Amino acid sequence: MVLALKNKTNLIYEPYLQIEGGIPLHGEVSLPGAKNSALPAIVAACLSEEEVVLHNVPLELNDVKQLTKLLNQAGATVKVEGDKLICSGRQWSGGTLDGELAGKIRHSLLLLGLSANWRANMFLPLPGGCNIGSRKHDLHVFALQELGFAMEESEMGLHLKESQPKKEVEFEFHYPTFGGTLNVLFAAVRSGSVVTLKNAAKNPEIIDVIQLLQSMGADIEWVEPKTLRVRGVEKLKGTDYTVMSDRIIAATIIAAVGVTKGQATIRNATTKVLEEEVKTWREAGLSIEEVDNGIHVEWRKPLKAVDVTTRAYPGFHTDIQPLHTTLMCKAQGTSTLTETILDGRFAYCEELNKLGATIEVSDGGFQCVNGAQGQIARIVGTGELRGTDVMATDIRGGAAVAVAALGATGTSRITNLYQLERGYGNFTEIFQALGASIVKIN
Ligand SMILES: CC(=O)N[C@H]1[C@@H](OP(=O)(O)OP(=O)(O)OC[C@H]2O[C@@H](n3ccc(=O)[nH]c3=O)[C@H](O)[C@@H]2O)O[C@H](CO)[C@@H](O)[C@@H]1O
Ligand SMILES: C=C(OP(=O)(O)O)C(=O)O
Repeated sequence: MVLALKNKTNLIYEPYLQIEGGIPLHGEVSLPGAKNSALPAIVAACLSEEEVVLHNVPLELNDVKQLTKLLNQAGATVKVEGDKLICSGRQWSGGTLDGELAGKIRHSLLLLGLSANWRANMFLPLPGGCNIGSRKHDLHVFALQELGFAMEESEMGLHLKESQPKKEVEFEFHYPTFGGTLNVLFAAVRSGSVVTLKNAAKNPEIIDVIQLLQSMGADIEWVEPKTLRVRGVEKLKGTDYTVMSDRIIAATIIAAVGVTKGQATIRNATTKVLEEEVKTWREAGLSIEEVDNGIHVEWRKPLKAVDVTTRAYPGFHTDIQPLHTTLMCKAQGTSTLTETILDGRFAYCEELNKLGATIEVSDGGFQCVNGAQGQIARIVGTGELRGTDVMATDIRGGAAVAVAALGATGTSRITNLYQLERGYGNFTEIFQALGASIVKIN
């Protein structure tokens, strides 16, 4: 992690965001494509020998750039043409992947499913992603082994060995892992086997990737509400597909409107993929309505404190909890936030406290889904936030402090921007369009 380097006159020697807070947001913006759909969609597109053209990929994101490099190094062809991404896996060779690149993104894990599909040996150095707790991969290994692929694990990484998939297999995840579900889809979709996966993840981003795979000719169906059946086909064909828009950015804008007492219309957005979050924030007092191809959000009255517990979809999204914390800093009353998915997800609270928030994080006396000790944040809604220097601890933690800075009095400077920019390619532009005083200083 790059630490902010400051001299005695408070100069910062790395890019940072400068925000003058306290301006009510006002206006209309359009959502970009979703990072967490685009990353798996790019890998899915490399399951075909033919060209798959992806539209609405947030090409400016650090994670998209890293994944593209990683895929190209291992023989796939992923190239930017204008605002499109053209992908093909025809020359996929697997082999030993670049540790530095793989170690920067969580979804390098999905290359296991891709390589299994092409029956290519592959060594994946340990994957990275946000530092938000113990991010295990045992379910990925379990699933690939269930499918009949030989896997070896070491401290250095994961080795997928050449093997033949089983003809018919049925198994269940004890937790509906997002990445694990995608790896099953990728490994099974062209394998000639019939795979039944119980307790699969059903996030909108997974549904989006399934739609892409189906448009490539894959045979995938939900046989029960949480059970997927994949019948491996011989070949996947090329297609054109538009990636869904980013519901986490929609949530970021809603939270920012809430803390600045503003109003905004977010186009290319729908509350249907944010039902639990919208229900919670309406209860807190925000007005959130569906409008033509979008959402209109408006602050109308002081917010009240609402408790949240994160859960797998359709529960309250762990990626959105940092934004809820920021909103609750401005609410009347005390609320608790219980994080059950990722044990290390509260690092940003220390940064919010520097901005004047009163948040106490403590052990919750329960286990997160990964077996680690879970934590609870207790947020005292003081309504007061004051600008200062803070850093982006991770993607959503970074968004939470930036949103808090928009609702604070005075100037804030946010460093460690690389993290924020892994998930938000045009953070500055979105909030400038809504009237915020925000600039990136290089
Ligand atoms: C790029 C992307 O889309 N990332 C998202 C994805 O990450 P990711 O795919 O890593 O999320 P998972 O659903 O797999 O992980 C959630 C929890 O399950 C645990 N687990 C996971 C796999 C495994 O084999 N064993 C295990 O115990 C993890 O340690 C974590 O505690 O979903 C997370 C949970 O919604 C989001 O926070 C991330 O933004
Ligand atoms: C945690 C996130 O991403 P990743 O899994 O890529 O680290 C995120 O998008 O908030």
